[in-house]
Amino acid sequence: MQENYEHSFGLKSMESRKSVRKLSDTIRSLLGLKAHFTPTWADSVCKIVKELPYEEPYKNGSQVKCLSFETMGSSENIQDDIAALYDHLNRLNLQRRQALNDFLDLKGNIRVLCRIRPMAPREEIFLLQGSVVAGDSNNVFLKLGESKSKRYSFDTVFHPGSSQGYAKFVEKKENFHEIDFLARDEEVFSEVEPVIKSALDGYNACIFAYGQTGTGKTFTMEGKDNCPGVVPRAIEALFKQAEDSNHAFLFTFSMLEIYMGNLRDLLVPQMKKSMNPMPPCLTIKTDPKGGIEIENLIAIRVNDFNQAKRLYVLGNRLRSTASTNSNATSSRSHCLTRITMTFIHALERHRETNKIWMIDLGGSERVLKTKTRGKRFDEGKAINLSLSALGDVISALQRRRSHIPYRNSKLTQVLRDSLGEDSKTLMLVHVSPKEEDLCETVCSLGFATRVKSIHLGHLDSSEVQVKKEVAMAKFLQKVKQLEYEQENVRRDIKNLKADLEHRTMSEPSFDEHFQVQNISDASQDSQHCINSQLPRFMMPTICSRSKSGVNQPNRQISQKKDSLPTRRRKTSSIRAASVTFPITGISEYGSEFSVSRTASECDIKMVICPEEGNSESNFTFSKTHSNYKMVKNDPTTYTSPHGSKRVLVVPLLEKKNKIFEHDKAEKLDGLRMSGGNMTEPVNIEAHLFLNDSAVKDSEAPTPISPLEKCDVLELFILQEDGTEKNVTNLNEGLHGNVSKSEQELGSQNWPLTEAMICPIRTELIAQELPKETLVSDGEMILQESPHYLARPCLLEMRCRRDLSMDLRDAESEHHASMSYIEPQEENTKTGILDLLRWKVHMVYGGALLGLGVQNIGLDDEFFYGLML
Ligand SMILES: Nc1ncnc2c1ncn2[C@@H]1O[C@H](COP(=O)(O)OP(=O)(O)OP(=O)(O)O)[C@@H](O)[C@H]1O
Repeated sequence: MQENYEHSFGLKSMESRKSVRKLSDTIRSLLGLKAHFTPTWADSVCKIVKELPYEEPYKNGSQVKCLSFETMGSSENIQDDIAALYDHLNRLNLQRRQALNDFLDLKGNIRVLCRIRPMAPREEIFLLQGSVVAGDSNNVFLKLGESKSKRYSFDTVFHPGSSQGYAKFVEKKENFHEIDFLARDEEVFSEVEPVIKSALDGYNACIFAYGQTGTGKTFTMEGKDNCPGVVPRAIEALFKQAEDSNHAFLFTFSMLEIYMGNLRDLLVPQMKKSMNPMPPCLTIKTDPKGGIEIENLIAIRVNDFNQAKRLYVLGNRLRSTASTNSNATSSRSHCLTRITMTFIHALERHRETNKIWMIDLGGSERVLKTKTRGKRFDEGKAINLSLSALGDVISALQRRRSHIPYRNSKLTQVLRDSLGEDSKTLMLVHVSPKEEDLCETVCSLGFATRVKSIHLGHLDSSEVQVKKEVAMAKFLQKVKQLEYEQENVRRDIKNLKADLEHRTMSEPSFDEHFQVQNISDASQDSQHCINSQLPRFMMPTICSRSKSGVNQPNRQISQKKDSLPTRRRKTSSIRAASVTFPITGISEYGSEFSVSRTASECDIKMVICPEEGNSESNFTFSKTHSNYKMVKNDPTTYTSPHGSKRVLVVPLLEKKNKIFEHDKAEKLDGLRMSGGNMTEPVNIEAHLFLNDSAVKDSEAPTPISPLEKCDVLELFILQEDGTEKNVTNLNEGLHGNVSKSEQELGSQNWPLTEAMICPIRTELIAQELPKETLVSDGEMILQESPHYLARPCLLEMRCRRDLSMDLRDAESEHHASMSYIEPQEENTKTGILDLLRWKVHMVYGGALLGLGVQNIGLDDEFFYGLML
């Protein structure tokens, strides 16, 4: 039939043939629904449509507006419009991704940028000598002698005045040596941004800060309050762009350092005494697909930028730093921050799950020159070795060697799947402007040149270079144009949704329809895509789709949805960051309830889902992964087959940052008065909010994960001296022992309906005191407390089951199964037969016995009684 259509239309071009094929398909599908759509009718409609002038559907927002508002159709029409817009948005996104990728391919998947540090005030003496490093936008010139200089070329060179933050660097103008201090805002980040976009498109990415000690690597990556560095800005951009996309997404945050060749999780509290439960060893594992997983590395789900930032601050505090000749707070390790992102059903992405690493490398230094000894010497040696291994790997990748020496260092092993052809790499090389650092600067620039491999004769001729630049500009322009169009489409979707909501206040929201549709199989998607290309009058309505079964949500999903418990209150107010603390093996706590196999990083990824309430990013699915089962749409609900779970909690100070232990106020105040930094951590009573509906805090981190079927919940804090403290009964808001009612047991939900506040004793990590402190009513209120963080601690949740409850459970289950006759029919039949057989045996046996004993003179009545 399809061939006939094609034949009758006499189509020549492939494109028109394709569209008419879809058209005829659709008409045939309509024919299936409505008998009066005869082939002649279909034929004539096809002809009319063919002759219509071609208009790209929904090219811009104004057209969409005409479509939706002029016609003022029913809710169904609006829903169709929205669906079509989503399709269009996805197509635009695909085109944008392609253009961005082309742009980055031309720029190079491994890009090397150079940043020249400005002179610091204490280096004023060098101002007289002047800087030995100068540069233009792509070249760095090193002054090697009176009339001798050397040129190094890079993708981009940042001058000492280049800015990285929102605030203009000009404010600090007088503090630094000024070469070109007209700061162009966000200069550094604008170069990083394409990599962030690629990461959102599903590519693995690495951003490195490399350079001699004290050249500003940490400044670039971490930044300062008024000029945040690459890491916070990248995370912010990731969240912003992910929210703008029309997909459900999930981000997890991890941080580790490589210190003297060992991996250390920066989100795990440091245990001082050896008898304590040591954090598990981080081991690098390769999965069959070549992906790298770091076993036991904590990955904390982050819902927004503030949560991630808080963890980043925390991780940075636990980093190994020390004072060296070159830098008072020199980083003695490589610090790696990882954001893993998963987008659900984002077909246009390269991968469903990918990661971006942001790495503040340890400072390279010539250990002989710096005359370091002992530990500092070993640290420097370890850093240099791994940096050299990194250089080898990148250089081999650039040269497309068959063997890439990843195994030569822990750093390259960790980054194995994020360095390579299919990933994006950005190396920011930092140099000092001082003459006394000239040797290190030469080394750093040599390293950068090596990884850039420009000395291999790969430098393009100027003609090629110009062509490249033109093409790059074209691609970038295209990316911007497509982003602009996407923005318009998003706005239109928003308007239409608002309109729809207005019309159908009582009906289920479009999001629900759309998301269920989103999760359903790909064939439905393609059908959807075909539909969106049709003229509106030919698009099947929601009604006709449901009749034809096209819109039927995945059966399994709908079943799951039906069986889900009723929606509980929002969890956004929960105020304790938590993550499963991954420990393998059996707990040393020997308790019958303390089985310690907990979720691996991978499990955590699977059990986490987006913030409730964000309708755009909500999704519905149920997946069993490893030992954990996520139960729909509720990030707080996942169950463990074990009775106990350890979590790493980052307790928060109370609202408004009150410190509750009054006697500590004096101590803190004393320190403030003395103007000194707090070197010793102060013990405080911080409150751990496990579940708090009362407190509304948008920055609330992840809640403590609940346990399945918990009758009695006990909470233990694992203390530094190896002992454990039962904090269950300390809970102010915890009523009794969290006994669950029978009814609640079935719901697989967190039993608590009340706020649960668990005061725990923990350390307040602080490096300097806040500027403003107030003492009011004996309580100390910290006006500004960015420098204060409660030390994370290990919390063990032990879940006890009440045996009587179990029995009742079993009984009710038995009753339920008995009353549910249909599937049990076979069993019931067998049961009746067994009973009959048993009765016949009894009667028969009794009769035989009666006959036998009658001989010894007992009468019939005796045997009758015996039988009964
Ligand atoms: N571009 C810059 N603008 C202003 N200050 C800077 C800049 N770069 C570095 N600094 C200052 O120089 C000092 C040293 O910088 P930083 O600690 O970032 O160096 P580093 O390379 O990370 O050192 P290490 O390898 O020892 O950790 C800091 O006080 C920092 O504020």
